Amino acid sequence: MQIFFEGVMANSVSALHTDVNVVPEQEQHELEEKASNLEREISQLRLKLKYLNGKRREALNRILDIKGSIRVFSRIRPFLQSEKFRHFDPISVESEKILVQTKGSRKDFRFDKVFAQDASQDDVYAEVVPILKSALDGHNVCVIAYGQTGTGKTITMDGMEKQPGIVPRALKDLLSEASADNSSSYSFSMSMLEVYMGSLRDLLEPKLPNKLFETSRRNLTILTDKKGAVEIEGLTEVSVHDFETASWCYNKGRLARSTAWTNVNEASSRSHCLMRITISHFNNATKDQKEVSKLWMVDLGGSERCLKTGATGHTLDEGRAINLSLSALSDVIVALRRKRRHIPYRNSKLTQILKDSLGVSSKVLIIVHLSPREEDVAETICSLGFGTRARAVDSDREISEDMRKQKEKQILMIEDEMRNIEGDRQKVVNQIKHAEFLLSDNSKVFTAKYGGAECDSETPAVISKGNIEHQVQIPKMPKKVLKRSSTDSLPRFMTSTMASRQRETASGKGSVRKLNTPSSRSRNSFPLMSFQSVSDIHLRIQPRSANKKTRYGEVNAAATLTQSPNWSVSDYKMESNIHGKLLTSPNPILRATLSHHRRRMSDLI
Ligand SMILES: Nc1ncnc2c1ncn2[C@@H]1O[C@H](COP(=O)(O)OP(=O)(O)OP(=O)(O)O)[C@@H](O)[C@H]1O
Repeated sequence: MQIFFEGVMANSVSALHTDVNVVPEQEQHELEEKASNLEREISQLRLKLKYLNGKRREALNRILDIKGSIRVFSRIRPFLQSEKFRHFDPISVESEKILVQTKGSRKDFRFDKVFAQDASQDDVYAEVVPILKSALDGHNVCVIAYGQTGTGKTITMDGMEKQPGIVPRALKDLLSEASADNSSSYSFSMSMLEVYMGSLRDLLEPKLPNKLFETSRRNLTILTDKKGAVEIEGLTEVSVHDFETASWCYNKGRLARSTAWTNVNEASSRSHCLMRITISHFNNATKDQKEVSKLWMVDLGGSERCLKTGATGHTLDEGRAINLSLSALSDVIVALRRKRRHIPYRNSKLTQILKDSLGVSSKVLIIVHLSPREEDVAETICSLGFGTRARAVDSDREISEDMRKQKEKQILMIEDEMRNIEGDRQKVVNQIKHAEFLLSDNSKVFTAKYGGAECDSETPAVISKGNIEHQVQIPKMPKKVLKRSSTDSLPRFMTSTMASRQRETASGKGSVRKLNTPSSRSRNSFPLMSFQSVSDIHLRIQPRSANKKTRYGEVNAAATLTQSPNWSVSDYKMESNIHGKLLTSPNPILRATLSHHRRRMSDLI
């Protein structure tokens, strides 16, 4: 009877333990399980995204291969208000052909695409997009605006306030495309320079102190490394994370460019203006080596013969310098087309700068700009000659009509395929965002209930808030907790079981018995039993540029990191700092418990 009673008592005590302790443990276990499932799902989705990125890249390359890696477009500017009363229109246009009529002669010129006078900025940009996207895929890319003064090169590249050109659109698209791609991390930097009379000027150079309207105008030097990569010594490079910063820098560079009045254009560009976007790409899924590519967008100086502009003295010299470098550019492109062994890059500063972006594995787009005026016909024919040389050297360019149609059909099919891939990519990107959101939520619940969370600096996520996208760090489940929840670990075995509690009771460990009372075993009320080392994690934010260990501030790891308007996550290195504090207590009973706890924890690691 006595024995039976003791048995019943023992059972009722253990039932008490089970009711109060097992339920939170089970809940904790479920949260851990959910976290590891979500992590698994995210990594599988990232792999899928990587596969789709590869397919997209491959399809894009196929299109570019069919179209050719050096493409030449032509754009004819509309008549200006002052030119409306014309008698004769010497140029007529088809989608890939320009016909020029002069007194007694007719000549046609073929291009990859021709934009007539009524073509909009949207029409032009739509054709440029595939080439720009290949810069995100790791190719060096050059988009070059060529043409006589006043034919609309600057309009095509810069655009007007309500009709932006290629450069602002490209900046916007690249930045938003990169932030939407969760499988990769991109960083962008921007430089601008002009080649003026054979010397190089930094257009983004900070103003000299006390001389707000002057820069040092120093000549920069071009360096080439053993692998053939080109760098310009001392050129200002600005990290850009958002479109506002990028367009501010771009406008600053444009204003610093050299212009002069000529007969043909009031604010004629007297130099070649080059803008470089350097793209660093790191694939989060594969952790492959970082890829760096360059996108050059070039607004060349006017190509006209010097007499035409009425230039004299210094302006005449400027025109001559522009023409010399343009003919060097033409020679390089012709040599590349003919696959010559020697490419004469060294003949001008312009071609030296663009050397690693005009090569075999690069993508080049030249847009030849033309005037519609009869009095400019001679210049128009010169420009068309440049475009034809750049394009027609590739002998298979002049293909039969049948072949051309076949190529067009192939391109349409690949474009269709790309649209499907893009749709699948978007779905996967959204699934990743959703899973990351759930993981972040799960982690917050865990932290609130059981304390302690750890931020993994390698898993940033982009979360949209309205139109603004923020990069946030997703707090990860504490490593030890995750280890317990993984399928091959022994989570239940590691927690104190009823048997072990009974053993402790039998061995008369009063301290443990005391701690095992329902109230004291609540993890929230007795945090020492939880993972105190993890709750101690702090993140230190450091500006990447300053290699010094400047401490900007500390945030609790459990808190979500949000972006300051002027700071960007990619600007800073995250450093987790786990303070391995050894907890102790003057109370001998508590000390014994702690040492027991530490032994168990060390088994878990
Ligand atoms: N597509 C267009 N739509 C409307 N206006 C245009 C267009 N293209 C050129 N223009 C007009 O032609 C003039 C010259 O254009 P722009 O300055 O772009 O020429 P440019 O080739 O860059 O000249 P430069 O070589 O001297 O810099 C401007 O007044 C511009 O408004």
